[in-house]
Amino acid sequence: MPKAKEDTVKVAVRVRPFNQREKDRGAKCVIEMKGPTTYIQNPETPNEDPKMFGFDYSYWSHDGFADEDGVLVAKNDKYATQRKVFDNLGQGVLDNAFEGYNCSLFAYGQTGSGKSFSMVGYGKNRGIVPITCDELFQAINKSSDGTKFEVTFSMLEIYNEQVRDLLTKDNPKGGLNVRQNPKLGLFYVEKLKKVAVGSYNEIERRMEEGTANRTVASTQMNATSSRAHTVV
Ligand SMILES: Nc1ncnc2c1ncn2[C@@H]1O[C@H](COP(=O)(O)OP(=O)(O)OP(=O)(O)O)[C@@H](O)[C@H]1O
Repeated sequence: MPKAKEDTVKVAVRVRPFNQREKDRGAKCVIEMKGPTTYIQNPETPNEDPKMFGFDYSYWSHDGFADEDGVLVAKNDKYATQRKVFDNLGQGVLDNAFEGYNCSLFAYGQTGSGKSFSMVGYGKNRGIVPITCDELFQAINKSSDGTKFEVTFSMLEIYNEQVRDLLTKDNPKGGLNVRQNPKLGLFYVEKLKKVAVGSYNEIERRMEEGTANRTVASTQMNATSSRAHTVV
């Protein structure tokens, strides 16, 4: 039976820097963060108290950073780096996975809000998934008690309500089926390709392969507005 842990859902929010469009419009930041609490001030009612929201973590990445050769580094304690986000969220997932628990990371937000940056990252600013994979193999390589590990990789996207395998160019019309194992209760995607990976670099290569097969990547030139969600 898959193990379950109680009280293990962690919720974090992160504020990204303004993009060029927001800067050009003279956008004003209405978010403040203190510790794990996020405050939102309605600019139309500046005399009212801001709305307060409690999370496990509130990450301020809006300002307070410098770009050092492509890496965003903190100029003050308030700024949350990619490493800080991994230490708080990714490390626990990795630890629980080693203990045999099933773990998931899920990013939610409107387009351009920073999901990919936090989860996967761009360039040298690696996000939670690559750092987790890297640390996973470091831990495996350090293990000396004879434990055997098997690491497999799958990547899919849900696009227009259909599940597509991103490790193949041959998806069936109508997409793959999502099934539930009647004994274990686990949900799985039938016929989803699972490949064995032996190092972080292999995962990186597979992720690149999967990303190239994304519907959004291949339809960007048609300026599609449809959304796709990728699961690694
Ligand atoms: N914490 C951050 N620090 C610096 N830049 C960021 C941060 N988060 C996001 N960005 C930048 O904002 C832009 C949009 O982020 P990203 O692509 O991650 O959004 P998204 O939510 O994944 O969008 P979509 O749903 O359209 O795929 C990118 O240029 C990214 O580099």
